[in-house]
Amino acid sequence: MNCKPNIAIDGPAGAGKSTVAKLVAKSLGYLYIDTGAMYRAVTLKALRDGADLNDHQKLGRLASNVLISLKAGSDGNLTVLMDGEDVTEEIRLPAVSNSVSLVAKVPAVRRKMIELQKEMAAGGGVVMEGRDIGQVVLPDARVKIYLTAATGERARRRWKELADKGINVDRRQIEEDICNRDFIDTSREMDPLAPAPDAVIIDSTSCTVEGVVDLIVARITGERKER
Ligand SMILES: Nc1ncnc2c1ncn2[C@@H]1O[C@H](COP(=O)(O)OP(=O)(O)O)[C@@H](O)[C@H]1O
Ligand SMILES: Nc1ccn([C@@H]2O[C@H](COP(=O)(O)OP(=O)(O)O)[C@@H](O)[C@H]2O)c(=O)n1
Repeated sequence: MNCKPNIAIDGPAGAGKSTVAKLVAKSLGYLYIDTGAMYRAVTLKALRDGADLNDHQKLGRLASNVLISLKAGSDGNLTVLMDGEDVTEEIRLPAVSNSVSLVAKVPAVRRKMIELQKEMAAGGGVVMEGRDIGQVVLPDARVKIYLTAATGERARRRWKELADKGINVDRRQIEEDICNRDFIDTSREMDPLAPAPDAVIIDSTSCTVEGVVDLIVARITGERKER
């Protein structure tokens, strides 16, 4: 029986969840799970199939049939496979980012993804990041973090991340897209984005990645020390 607890990290786009969760998992020897990548993979499948993103029945069927797997590399980075195809890079493209929230708000899609995510964490020792982890997927997580940052800073980070990959998108457009996605994620009926009541809220606007990681690791190990 794996007695390692699970860690939940939630927050809006560009707050630094994936970057931080990966490093916390590496530091603790835990498994890192990027739940957003799963919704992105479903979205990519829907876009390729030319599905109507308002056809919730079609999206629910698609989510139930698509095979998604996350494979952790020795460097802690995840390879995302969709029906056996490596879509790690493609799911991060603006076309997917601009549609994923419409797909992720569909109840049948959420139910299927949450079922898979709960299975992934059943053995413990997982750092899972997303939007609804602390409230819905892992309500019994040992430590829940809600990571956020000022909208402008989140847009700057996302803009730089894409530019570093040679993808040049107008920064104002990025900020508008992030605001749109934040609105959909926070206003949807099922599992809206919000901090769990027992989450530790960290604003990383003026923090370094290392500073945030240290805060979280101390919170986890400190928790163990206090017991
Ligand atoms: N505290 C920080 N300061 C500066 N840049 C950051 C910080 N945290 C993350 N980043 C950078 O911001 C970009 C988005 O981070 P990411 O982890 O993908 O955010 P999220 O998963 O919350 O959308 C990445 O390029 C990452 O390196
Ligand atoms: N647990 C999760 C994770 C992501 N999502 C949805 O998937 C989208 C993409 O998630 P992501 O974590 O890859 O996005 P970023 O925060 O990395 O930009 C989010 O905007 C949500 O709409 C969700 O609904 N629930």
